[in-house]
Amino acid sequence: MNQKSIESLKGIGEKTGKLFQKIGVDTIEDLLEYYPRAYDTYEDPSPIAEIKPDSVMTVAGMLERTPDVKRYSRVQVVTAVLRDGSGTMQLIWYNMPYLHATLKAGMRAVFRGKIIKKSGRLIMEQPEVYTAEAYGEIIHSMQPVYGQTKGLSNKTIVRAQKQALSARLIIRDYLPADLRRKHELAEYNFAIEHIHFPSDRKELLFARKRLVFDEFFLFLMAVRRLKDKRENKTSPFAIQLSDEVKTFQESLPYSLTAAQQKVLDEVYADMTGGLVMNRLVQGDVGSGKTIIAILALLQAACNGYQGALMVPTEVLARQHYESMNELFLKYQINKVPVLVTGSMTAKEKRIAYEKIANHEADIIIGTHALIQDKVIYDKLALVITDEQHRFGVGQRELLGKKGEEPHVMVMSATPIPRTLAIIIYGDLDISVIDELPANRLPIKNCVVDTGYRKKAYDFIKKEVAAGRQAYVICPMVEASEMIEAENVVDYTAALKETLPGMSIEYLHGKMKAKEKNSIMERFASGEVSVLVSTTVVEVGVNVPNATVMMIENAERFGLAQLHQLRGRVGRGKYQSYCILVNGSDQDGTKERLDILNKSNDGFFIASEDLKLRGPGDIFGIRQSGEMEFKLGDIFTDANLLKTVSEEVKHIFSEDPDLEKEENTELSRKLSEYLEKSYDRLNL
Ligand SMILES: Nc1ncnc2c1ncn2[C@@H]1O[C@H](COP(=O)(O)OP(=O)(O)OP(=O)(O)O)[C@@H](O)[C@H]1O
Repeated sequence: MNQKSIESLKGIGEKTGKLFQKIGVDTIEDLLEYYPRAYDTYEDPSPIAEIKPDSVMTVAGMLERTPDVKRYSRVQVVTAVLRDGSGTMQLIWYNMPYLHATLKAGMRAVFRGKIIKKSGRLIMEQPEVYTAEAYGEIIHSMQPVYGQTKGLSNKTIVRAQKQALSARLIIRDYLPADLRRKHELAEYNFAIEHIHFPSDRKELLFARKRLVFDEFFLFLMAVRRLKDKRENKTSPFAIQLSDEVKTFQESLPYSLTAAQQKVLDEVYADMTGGLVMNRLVQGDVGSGKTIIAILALLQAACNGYQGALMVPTEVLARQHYESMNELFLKYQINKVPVLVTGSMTAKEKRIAYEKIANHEADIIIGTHALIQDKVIYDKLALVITDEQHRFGVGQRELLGKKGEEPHVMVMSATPIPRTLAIIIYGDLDISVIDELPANRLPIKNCVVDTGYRKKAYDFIKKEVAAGRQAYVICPMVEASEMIEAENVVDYTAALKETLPGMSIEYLHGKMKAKEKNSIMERFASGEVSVLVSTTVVEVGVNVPNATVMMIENAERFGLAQLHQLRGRVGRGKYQSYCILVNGSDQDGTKERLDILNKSNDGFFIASEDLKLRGPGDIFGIRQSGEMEFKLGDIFTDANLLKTVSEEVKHIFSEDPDLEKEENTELSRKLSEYLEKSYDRLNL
């Protein structure tokens, strides 16, 4: 494949190269695999008299005069007036003063952009400008729309893609021709070209099918490799159930639900059974997976072994570390948890590594810093990863390699039906916690529009006065010119004015780890009453005293993600509430959000969402990246996933080590894939 740097393309210098890196594109190969997020169909120009607000439209006409440039504090605004046979309209651009030099009075051109209503008039905002010839070339075609970043426009990405496609080497298709014929799959080079520039929907679907097939195929082959390696292996760690752990479980303030106990028994049976455990523990948000993990880790510790718990975020690692310390202190358990995270100082890390190496540490908690070479374990018998769809197979395997075949337990809150779970987690046995603790009151939900905010704030005020806490989620970190959605920074400032005297703080992924940790600690301790946050709190955060989850621009999130966010409340004994603020008046949005209104059950939500989207809907809002597939969606592409799973089984049964001649390329591609998934970990 083409590992040449993206800067080898014409017109991409160091500066643009850096912007590409920001979106995860370093090499030409990365670029070609940076697939469009959506496609635009370029329509015929509309007469100005017929334009409508809130949609993207095209108009063709003549500029009445050379545009004006005005400066308002930080923004430079260019305005122009366009005329066609049916009327005139205003065009407006922000921070693009150089347009002044190219757009002249009397010039004829085609403009395409979003129509907005401002002071009662219809205006076209940030239009793209084309000559009539240039527009003629793309009219009616499907043009790719890529995920962008500030400073890197769609046009630049399109240009780079075109160059990369024409300059690339045609690679040999690694899928055997028979297999392609059998499943009616496009040839690889064709698929790559047409996923970016399809001439119609049919061609796009054909290209997409091939690439989704590839994603599933390589993933399932990797899973299969893992399974073969691990299955029926004798464990070097003989574990006997400890009385100390039993006493600890009995002294907890609650007893385990029947479902938790059943799953715990399955985990114990694995750990004591003589073979290496490979188990997935699946349970809806708040079903109580953490205590299962703690009990299993304690069993390992009480047998003289170490156990590790790897979670996707630092906030979560710290939370687990602190709650474990508290628990152990309270119940006089003399086992030592140690935290390892990327943001610790070199000295802190060194101390932690020492404690791990000399076995002062019994339980090691951390982010993927846990799999770095510097961490040397002593008798690591159990590895638990809290997947929450963030870790790929590669990561799991690497942590596994740290010990001498440790027991492996994977926790996941992703509600996938059993038939799919068996495929995706083909290397693991599956346990399901299918019941919530009994003391929970179902969360009360509502879907409202922005006019409801005042009422919501009054409600938050009341809850805070009663000693409770609230989350407010916004999609953006800070204001953006490109996307109209609430942002954490401005929202917090405004909320502080609306609710004076209340302790309100914000949290987002761009903050330094130290700041994040301190805010999160202050929220967990109750010092901060309202946390305005991006979705960084989505995964596993546990503050049972929080009772209100208000989500701004709820329409921008996938239902599964909203369900995860909502799962941050209703985790204790208090009645909790979820307020979904719908910021869009588009058809169907409220209907989709209403699914959450109807149910608090993750499985139900996932299946209703699927019904609404339908299996053909490939551009709808994706379920927040369940797996690390770029194009494939395990729900909407479930049938293809099943087909691929059968095919993988078939290939391995005929050629277990991929040694047959027709599988040579396949074998090479699989090694490359495994290597790459290690690389992605940035070790
Ligand atoms: N059997 C139980 N009875 C009462 N409370 C419980 C029980 N089991 C766990 N809890 C409490 O429920 C809360 C949620 O549990 P936990 O954090 O383990 O959820 P989870 O399954 O990890 O959810 P998520 O996927 O959202 O992280 C915790 O405060 C925990 O102490």
